[in-house]
Amino acid sequence: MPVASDVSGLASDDDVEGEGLPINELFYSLQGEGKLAGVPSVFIRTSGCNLRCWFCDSYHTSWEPTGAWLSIDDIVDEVRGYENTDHVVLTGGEPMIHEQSVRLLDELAEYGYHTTVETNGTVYRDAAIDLASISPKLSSSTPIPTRDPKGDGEWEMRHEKRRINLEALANLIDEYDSQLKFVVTDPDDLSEIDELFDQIREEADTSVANDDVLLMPEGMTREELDEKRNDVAELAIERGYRYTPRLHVDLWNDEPGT
Ligand SMILES: C[S@@+](CC[C@H](N)C(=O)[O-])C[C@H]1O[C@@H](n2cnc3c(N)ncnc32)[C@H](O)[C@@H]1O
Ligand SMILES: Nc1nc2[nH]cc(C(=O)O)c2c(=O)[nH]1
Ligand code: SF4
Ligand SMILES: [Mg+2]
Repeated sequence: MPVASDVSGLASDDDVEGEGLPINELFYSLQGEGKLAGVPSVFIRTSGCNLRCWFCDSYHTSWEPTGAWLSIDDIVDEVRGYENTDHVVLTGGEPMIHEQSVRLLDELAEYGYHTTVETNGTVYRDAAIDLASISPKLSSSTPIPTRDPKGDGEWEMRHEKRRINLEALANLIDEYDSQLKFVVTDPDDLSEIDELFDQIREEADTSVANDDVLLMPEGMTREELDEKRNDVAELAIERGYRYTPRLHVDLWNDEPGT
């Protein structure tokens, strides 16, 4: 269900509460990333984000948010229409900026779905989450003027100030099964990942193992991934971290709804 109308209010960065949730797209595919890669799943993509990664592969949920407001009941009905899976992935944009995501997750849990939430880890909410798939954003994600897909670095400071919330990260890890999935743009990112991992381990009560840390190559297209995936795989081997492909990009490149 691709939808593409303006979502009024979402061009601002903070949560906007309406009836239900602003949905950018809802589709059925294979989970492409992380520990559940390969699992047939229904994807619900909310619109709106509190960050602006320069490389965001979901531009129409962050830099120019579009979508349609759907009621929670309508979203659940659409999900139930895909009969071959009991896995749902709630993503965005940033799904955790929306209070109504909690209601949606509760409803999905009532129907027995396994829920993965793809989140940047800046907002904690108490919800029916089976796997918190946390992708903390490194300094290399910041939209500096020379790497701004829309303006001239207007988001640089706000993004920089918000991108790490150690308390929210620790809460997510303590309350849910989780994985930490880092987008690697350059080998220089690794020292920052190591450092952040140490800080997270200090802040969280739950122990986090090296193989809960996943390195994912940055790339929206197959060609971009071709340039990076082997280097990132080598870095994972070197550190004892896990590597995750972007299976959907390998399979379908940058086709929408995959
Ligand atoms: C679009 S985000 C939505 C969820 C949440 N806002 C987040 O960033 O985790 C979904 C996933 O795609 C990753 N991602 C976005 N753009 C990417 C790119 N160009 N290359 C690799 N991963 C990317 C994010 O890090 C995140 O793991
Ligand atoms: N197939 C597929 N798997 C994914 N895993 C996480 C995704 C996301 O955008 O959050 C994603 C996505 O967009 N497509
Ligand atoms: S946090 Fe996620 S949705 Fe937001 S800009 Fe970054 S990659 Fe895109
Ligand atoms: Mg994606």
